[in-house]
Amino acid sequence: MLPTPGIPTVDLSPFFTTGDESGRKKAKETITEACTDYGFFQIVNHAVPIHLMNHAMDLSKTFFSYSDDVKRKFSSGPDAPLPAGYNKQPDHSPDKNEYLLMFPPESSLNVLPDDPPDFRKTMEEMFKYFVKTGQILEDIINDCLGLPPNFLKEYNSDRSWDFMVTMQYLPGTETDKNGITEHEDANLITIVLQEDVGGLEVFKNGEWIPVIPTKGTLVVNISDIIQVLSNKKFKSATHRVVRPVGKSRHSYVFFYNLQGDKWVEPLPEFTREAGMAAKYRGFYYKDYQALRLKNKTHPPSNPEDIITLTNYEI
Ligand SMILES: O=C(O)CCC(=O)C(=O)O
Ligand SMILES: [Fe+2]
Repeated sequence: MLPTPGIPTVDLSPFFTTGDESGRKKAKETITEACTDYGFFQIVNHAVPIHLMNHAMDLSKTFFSYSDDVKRKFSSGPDAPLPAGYNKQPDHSPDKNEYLLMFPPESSLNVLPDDPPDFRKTMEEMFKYFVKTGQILEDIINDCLGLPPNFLKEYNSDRSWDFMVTMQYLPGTETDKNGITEHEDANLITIVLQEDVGGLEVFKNGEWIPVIPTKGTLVVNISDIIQVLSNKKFKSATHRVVRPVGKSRHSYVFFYNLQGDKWVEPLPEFTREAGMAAKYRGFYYKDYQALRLKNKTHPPSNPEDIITLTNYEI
């Protein structure tokens, strides 16, 4: 299938070699434009091997085909900072999906299944490759924003807060297709691998655009922390999942994240030095992440009580 019209696809290969300065420049121009307007794009020639992505998708489908009793054996206790292992959205949630959440492979918080064989090892490999892609993207975004070299890398040097979810969405029906309600992600950068059936939609210039899955392509969403640091120069992508009618859907979503005790506020480059007022008040990331998680685990009955970045707007 051809890539979705209107959503730029960026070739990351110039960033894996030296010498292709014009390739890097072109990629950065495309990314800057996309992030300034709506905050998402697609990537090819990233770090994640295609055969690994295919294998990971097959194993995920097998795991989710098991009974709830089997899947629930891999759920974490209440102490984890995020619900590690297997979880299903509560019945009253408008989001109809179940997922397996993992922290970095070495984390003691992980509860990963040993069945199907190879699943755990494959998820760990996916995780490591996603980290690599995330680091390259972070470096590119650092340059696109005109920040001092390695600024974001040094600000965001603790990789223990990254997490990945493997998801299954139930088949949509004519009357209920919601998989994930429209939202922006709370972290720094999100990388999505979706199954061929599609379903991911992104909001661009006032329109919902379905992202057509293309072999080997990953979708990148700029998330809230970049929007705050850049004082809204780069936008956190608004997106949702619409469940395809009659077909279940699988995806891998990698959240390149930030250490909880980091203070987040618009950087001087985009406020004082640019003669602009700050658009957000500052916060500790762990407080924001906790509030955002509460939206999911204890959805407020009044949608206006859902916490998003707008609660921090000045
Ligand atoms: O499953 C997907 O394609 C995207 C999921 C998503 O947006 C999220 O988990 O925040
Ligand atoms: Fe999301």
